[in-house]
Amino acid sequence: MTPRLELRGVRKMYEGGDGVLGVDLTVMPGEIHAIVGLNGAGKSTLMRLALGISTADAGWAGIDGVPVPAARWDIWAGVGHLLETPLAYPELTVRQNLRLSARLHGLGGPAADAAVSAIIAELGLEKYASRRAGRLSLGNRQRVGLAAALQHFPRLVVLDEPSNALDPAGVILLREAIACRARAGAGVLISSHHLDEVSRIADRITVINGGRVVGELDPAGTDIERAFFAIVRADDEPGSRADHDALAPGGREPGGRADREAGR
Ligand SMILES: Nc1ncnc2c1ncn2[C@@H]1O[C@H](COP(=O)(O)OP(=O)(O)OP(=O)(O)O)[C@@H](O)[C@H]1O
Repeated sequence: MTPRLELRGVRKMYEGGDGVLGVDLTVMPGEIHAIVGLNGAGKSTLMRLALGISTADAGWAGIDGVPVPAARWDIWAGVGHLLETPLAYPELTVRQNLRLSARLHGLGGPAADAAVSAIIAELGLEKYASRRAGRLSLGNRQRVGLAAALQHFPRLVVLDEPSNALDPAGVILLREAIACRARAGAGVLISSHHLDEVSRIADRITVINGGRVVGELDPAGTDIERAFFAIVRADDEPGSRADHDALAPGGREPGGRADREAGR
């Protein structure tokens, strides 16, 4: 089966030595694959590389088997993403913004209208449908960004910390909406700092540290937080692979961060 998303040896080094240092990762059809890591671990960079927003220094990235740099409109129409701040035209209403996004993802007029109405109901945006996007609260702006990413039932969904600013009701609606897209065959790549939340939804959880894949967490595991810090701490320890790389010119500062984050 062709992965919805495949990254092979993907590398992006910023000035100063941070970035993504050779990552392999796949997201299969129907799979929800979460990436977790400390601040600055490289999650957003990885997502930008997957979406062709940033160009890799080395490695290969493909969507449905098509190399990202060669992907054309039909591939991008089947992708839904939300990275960082949700984009919306402030002077347009929620419904108008969503309709525009649906059209840009290839839905014809009637199909776009139907998709917009459906996602407004699905993400609890009925009350705000006629409100200008610029007047929304932070959480509702996030809901609109998620609606734009999910309404066209993409084949690949990429969401960077999607539960940011959402209230508990929004988190539940989001979880159900993501699961629904996966059941429909989408591959979902999601990043989050909320380990409990991730363990509820993900089929696979990959731990990123210092720009590398350093381990996996069992979504059904009992103490996922402890397991997470154990993996990151082991990677940060002197003598670990990360430490060797840090000694190279331009390498990153060695370890100790997991302990600080864990308050140990
Ligand atoms: N444009 C850039 N130029 C230089 N360094 C950058 C740039 N973008 C990111 N970095 C650095 O690359 C590393 C990875 O950043 P990235 O945003 O991918 O991390 P992240 O895991 O998404 O973090 P967070 O959880 O805080 O969102 C960080 O050390 C960051 O400071």
